[in-house]
Amino acid sequence: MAAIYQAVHRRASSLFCRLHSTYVRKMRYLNELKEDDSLCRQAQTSGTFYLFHNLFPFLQKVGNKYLVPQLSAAEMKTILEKFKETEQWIEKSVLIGCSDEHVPHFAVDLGALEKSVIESELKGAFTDLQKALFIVDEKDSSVLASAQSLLRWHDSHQYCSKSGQPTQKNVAGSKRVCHASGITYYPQTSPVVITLVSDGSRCLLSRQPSFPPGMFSALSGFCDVGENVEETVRREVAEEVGLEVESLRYSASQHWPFPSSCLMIACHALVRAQQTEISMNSQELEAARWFGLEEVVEGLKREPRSSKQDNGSYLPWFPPKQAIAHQLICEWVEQQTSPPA
Ligand SMILES: NC(=O)c1ccc[n+]([C@@H]2O[C@H](COP(=O)([O-])OP(=O)(O)OC[C@H]3O[C@@H](n4cnc5c(N)ncnc54)[C@H](O)[C@@H]3O)[C@@H](O)[C@H]2O)c1
Ligand SMILES: [Mg+2]
Repeated sequence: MAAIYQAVHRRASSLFCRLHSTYVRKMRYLNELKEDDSLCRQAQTSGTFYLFHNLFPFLQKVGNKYLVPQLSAAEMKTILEKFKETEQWIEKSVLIGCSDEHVPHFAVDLGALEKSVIESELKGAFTDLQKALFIVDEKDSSVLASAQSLLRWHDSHQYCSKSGQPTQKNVAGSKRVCHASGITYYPQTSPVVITLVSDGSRCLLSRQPSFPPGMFSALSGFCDVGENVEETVRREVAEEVGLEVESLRYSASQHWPFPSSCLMIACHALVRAQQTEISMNSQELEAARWFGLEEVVEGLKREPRSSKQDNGSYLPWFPPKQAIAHQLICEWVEQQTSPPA
């Protein structure tokens, strides 16, 4: 028995080491590419490329699946020769990751070129990210989200905010430098808290005017400069629904590309069961109310399409599984339905 246990343990440890060293080697390689322009320029010749057009990712529909094709450098050259632009595009590409075998992945925005020519040549379509994220595989959606955020950042940081002079990107696109002021700019992401407030037996969900009809979500808000996560949660809950948070618990985080790169920090918060009267801030929210367990469970099952009623009103439904709000709501349901430890 002991021998079997030891053999299983040895096998598990060696697997762990192998996995770990693959991951570590991959991260070290990506870091080298970010730091070493000539190594990264060389890597572009053997890398693969994700295409964007004015920040819309390129998708191909195969059967009923939406795929995100990666083009080789040679395929890119063939396409771009049609526009006599073979050199310029590679300068604009940004590094977004690599395979376990160290094949680097880049993203490039071909917004200056005629969209329809590329689409008919490659048999696909540049698709709004707001739609693309929800129809591709989970792994692809996180690649598209971070690639778009990085491309967007480069597009909007072409000039130094101190000298007004053009900034130059490094080959990987992990920074931009202004040679006049000496300032180095790094890609930005904004921290945002998303909080599912509960009074112990109900949870609080709200609607912003921009949400699709019928969708309710957890409260969210950007962190102010100088705040920690706890302070942002307390302030946002007070500002948006007039309640005081008594305790809170971190759940998970997620990169979110809308409106531009955000780091969503998801928390559960409790308010006192005796102080649950909502005072909604109608400048930010259109609706905010308490939901019981049964209504939340029903809402999770509901499709946006089936939420419209005959009288024109909508039954509540919640964000899809790709959004961290969905995870918070599922965790709350689980907590309500599992017996206390
Ligand atoms: N992934 C998810 O599950 C999920 C769920 C809800 C919200 N979100 C995201 O969280 C973001 C923020 O939520 P919110 O709209 O409730 O925030 P919010 O309550 O802070 O209100 C938005 C307002 O904050 C101001 N603001 C302050 N800092 C800002 C910054 N860095 N960028 C843009 N505006 C800033 C602007 O005036 C803006 O109109 C939304 O854009 C949304 O995309 C994601
Ligand atoms: Mg908000």
